[in-house]
Amino acid sequence: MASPTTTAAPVTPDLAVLQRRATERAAARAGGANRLRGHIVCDGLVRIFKTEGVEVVALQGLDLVVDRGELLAIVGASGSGKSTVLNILSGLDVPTAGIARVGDFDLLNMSAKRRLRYRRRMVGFVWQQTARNLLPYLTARENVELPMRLAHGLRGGAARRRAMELLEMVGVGYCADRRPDQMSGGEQQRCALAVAVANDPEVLFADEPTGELDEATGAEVFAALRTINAELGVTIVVVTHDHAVAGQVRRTVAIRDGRTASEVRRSARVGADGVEEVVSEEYAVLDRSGRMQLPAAFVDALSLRDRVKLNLEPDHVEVRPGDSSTEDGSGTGAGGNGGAGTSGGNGRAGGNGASGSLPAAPGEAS
Ligand SMILES: Nc1ncnc2c1ncn2[C@@H]1O[C@H](COP(=O)(O)OP(=O)(O)OP(=O)(O)O)[C@@H](O)[C@H]1O
Repeated sequence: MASPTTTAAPVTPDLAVLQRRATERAAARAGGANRLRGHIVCDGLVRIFKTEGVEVVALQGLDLVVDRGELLAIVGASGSGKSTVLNILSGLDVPTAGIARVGDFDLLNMSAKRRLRYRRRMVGFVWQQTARNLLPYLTARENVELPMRLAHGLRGGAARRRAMELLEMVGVGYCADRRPDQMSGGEQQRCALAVAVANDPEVLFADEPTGELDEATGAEVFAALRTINAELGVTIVVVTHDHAVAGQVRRTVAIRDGRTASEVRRSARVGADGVEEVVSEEYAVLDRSGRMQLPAAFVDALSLRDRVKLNLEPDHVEVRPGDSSTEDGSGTGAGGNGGAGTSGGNGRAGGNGASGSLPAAPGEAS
């Protein structure tokens, strides 16, 4: 994480090709490549739930930027705040404080009418529970046609043709005349994706869309998500607690305790032998105030506790276990920097004992 760990994986260059196509389509939809940046922006997002006098801080200053045409996965342990983010972004819930913006919609300050418009026209949504996504008494094609009828009054041949196109795009054209109980879980979820994009939304949110599926079927649903992303240029955010999805998308953001903690980016590059390979790089995410979370594995490995010593090196920052006794006076207490005590700008730490070493981030963090 801190050293962007670079691992060469077997070639899956289609990820790069699909992302390129998604970016082109998204730029065409938005009216130019200069309009890609920051389709979804969360800045210092806070959500506090109050139940029976008890406050739960589900999000504590979450920062996230997703560009138009991106396919992003949000991962995190149970209770880390993933669904809370998605509910806010999809207009189902309202944050307590901070900034949450999707396109031109400010999600903190929307009239009920504008919120309804946002939810009908701007976003599509897929839930984990297959039964929640489709009406059981309609066929797959009728399910896809329904949102078009409700929003645009589109019916007859035009609605049918568009529904068939979408079902075929996600690989379940053969299920057009089947009701949900005549389809497998994976087929239902792919049909649900077609329903979710029926009204041509700019963004698609999916909350654990593969949570009830086995690995192979889950991979088919992810392939359908990638196809929708590439063919329609829809910006997609998928929430999951399955870290294995990192291999299925180009960017994965990890949330811990209601904050973005780290992210993994995958990109294709041509190696010295001329063969294209996919490279994964993992970064810690720095917020606007300079705060970051150390990965739990680093904290455990060095038994870091209470306060740590930081040294600024020419091209990286060094993190060392701090003395609990503070006999040298360098531990300056918690303050606003996540409990880190700093020890000057150029004091080189002696010896080569165990220390966490944080290379300068290449400025790609969200
Ligand atoms: N409506 C609510 N009322 C009170 N607390 C809530 C509510 N919704 C979420 N929380 C709390 O907020 C925190 C984050 O919940 P959230 O559902 O966003 O986590 P998650 O990462 O999606 O978890 P999971 O993977 O289990 O769905 C948890 O502590 C949860 O108990």
